[in-house]
Amino acid sequence: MKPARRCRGEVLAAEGLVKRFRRGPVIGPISLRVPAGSVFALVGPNGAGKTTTLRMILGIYKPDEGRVRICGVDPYRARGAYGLAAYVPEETAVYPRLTGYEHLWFYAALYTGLPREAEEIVERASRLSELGEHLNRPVESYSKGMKRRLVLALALALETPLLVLDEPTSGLDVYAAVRIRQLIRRATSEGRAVLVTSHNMLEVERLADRVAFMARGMVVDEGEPRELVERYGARDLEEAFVKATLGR
Ligand SMILES: Nc1ncnc2c1ncn2[C@@H]1O[C@H](COP(=O)(O)OP(=O)(O)OP(=O)(O)O)[C@@H](O)[C@H]1O
Repeated sequence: MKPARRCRGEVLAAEGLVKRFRRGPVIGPISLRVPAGSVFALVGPNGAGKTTTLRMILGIYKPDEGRVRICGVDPYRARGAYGLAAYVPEETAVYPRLTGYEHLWFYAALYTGLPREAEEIVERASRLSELGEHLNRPVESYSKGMKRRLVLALALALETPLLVLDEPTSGLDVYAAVRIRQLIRRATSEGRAVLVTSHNMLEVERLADRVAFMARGMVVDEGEPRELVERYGARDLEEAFVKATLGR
């Protein structure tokens, strides 16, 4: 396994990213910077371009314009953000018949190719997941929140400098969402940078150090949550978002 890189200061720098879909909209230009130890949230309605932005950042899509650097590395040229970023997509992809442990082993072994390092990852992920005895049960018996915890714990256990989380708490109950947010905070307290998308403004207001409002493929405004609320003379971030994106 390549050792997970550590980088201080700016973990993610994206400048002027543009994606032009042949039969679809233009997304961008999008610029954002995420320092170590902080959470950056992309918020916007369905179809605003959040997932496309994440994919350009992760090197899954080649941007038509602009550049991405994760710890100084271009993830597209490096053929993916391997060792630099862990990505948890919105849909939790788990094999239902595998137990939680087997799931962790499967991915850890794929990631490292080395049994000893895989073992360390599985151990860390098991601890972080707090799933205890449930790890011996098939994943199909888990609740949505437990599945999300399993996948997020695995992403954290890889110890990459950047975590990219697409709507990590969507569809979860209050308790499950609180546990997920605790895991995210843990990652930042260890110096990781987190890029997250969310539709939950209250969550973003509490969790994010910086927020970008996205609409129609563009970043309409960006700042600290409190700064944005003040800028739009709003009561909260939700109202600021509506004012910024709809002008009312
Ligand atoms: N492969 C593709 N080809 C053509 N158009 C695409 C493609 N992928 C996404 N789009 C379009 O780009 C726009 C942005 O999509 P994207 O999935 O990035 O939005 P999103 O903000 O993540 O939405 P959601 O909140 O629903 O997940 C949408 O209009 C979508 O239809």
